[in-house]
Amino acid sequence: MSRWKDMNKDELERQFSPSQWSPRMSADDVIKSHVTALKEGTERARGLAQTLLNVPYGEGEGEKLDVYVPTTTSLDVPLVIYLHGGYWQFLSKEESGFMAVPLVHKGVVVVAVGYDIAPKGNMDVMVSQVRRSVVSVIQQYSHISGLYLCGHSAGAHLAAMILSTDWSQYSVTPQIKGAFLVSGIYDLLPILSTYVNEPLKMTEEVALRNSPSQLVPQLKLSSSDCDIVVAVAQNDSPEFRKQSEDYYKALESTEGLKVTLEDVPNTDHFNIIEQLVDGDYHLTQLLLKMMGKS
Ligand SMILES: N[C@@H](CC(=O)c1ccccc1NC=O)C(=O)O
Repeated sequence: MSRWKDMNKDELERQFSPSQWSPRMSADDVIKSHVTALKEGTERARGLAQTLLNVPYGEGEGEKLDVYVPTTTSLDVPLVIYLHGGYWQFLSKEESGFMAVPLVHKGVVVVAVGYDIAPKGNMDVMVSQVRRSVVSVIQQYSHISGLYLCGHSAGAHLAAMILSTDWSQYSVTPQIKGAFLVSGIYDLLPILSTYVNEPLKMTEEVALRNSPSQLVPQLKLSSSDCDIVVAVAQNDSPEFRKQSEDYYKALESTEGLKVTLEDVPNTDHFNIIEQLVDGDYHLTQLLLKMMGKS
């Protein structure tokens, strides 16, 4: 039983317009404030942490990542790769280092990955890019104590696609210890007929092959030892909440996976991730705990 199939275009577009569901501000203001928060947080992180900016992970102009490095003498150094959101058509790595301050402070390396958003990139390209970014990171940072993923919104979709990769076509098989999937979309079919798909131009076939909900058996094969947190905002739209609940249920019914659903109170689609600038925020604490760094 899926509700989205019974919705008209207006209702479907409202469900997939996260900015219309924030109880804090108007739709325009919540997006402006989101971009400002991410930019300011990233500037702060670049000022406080040692950085390696624009490290290539492929040949393409957009295939670059930023590394935020802790000053630590510890041998136990986990690394978290952050995949930004923005409906595969907004944002970039330039405002995606915001969560680095509390993590770097605890001795964690943070990598913010850039990828070619639409219309330059399409869904297949973006998925291929983020997969290759992971391979490049483990080749360059072979001494880390564990590899973790964190993605927000469209970035949570890309993180789930990384977990669902058949690595036999790649030069290495990454062992991902944990993944934080925050307010993500895991079934792309409902957005096909909405404004979200205008720059993406996905066909049904493209949407199906890039839907993590269709790839749960592959995830089980590739990421069976991974701790997965599916986090969703209390004030995400009902359809966004359903995306997380359904994906969580699909993973949970798969034997052997460690999956938890975090329904984060008093958050909306935007501040659920913005608050990762704060070391005391529930999800920051949970991420640190997952990495053994709390
Ligand atoms: N039309 C979308 C726009 C959106 O999701 C968005 C826009 C700018 C930057 C980030 C966004 N979304 C998630 O990160 C909305 O209604 O929120």
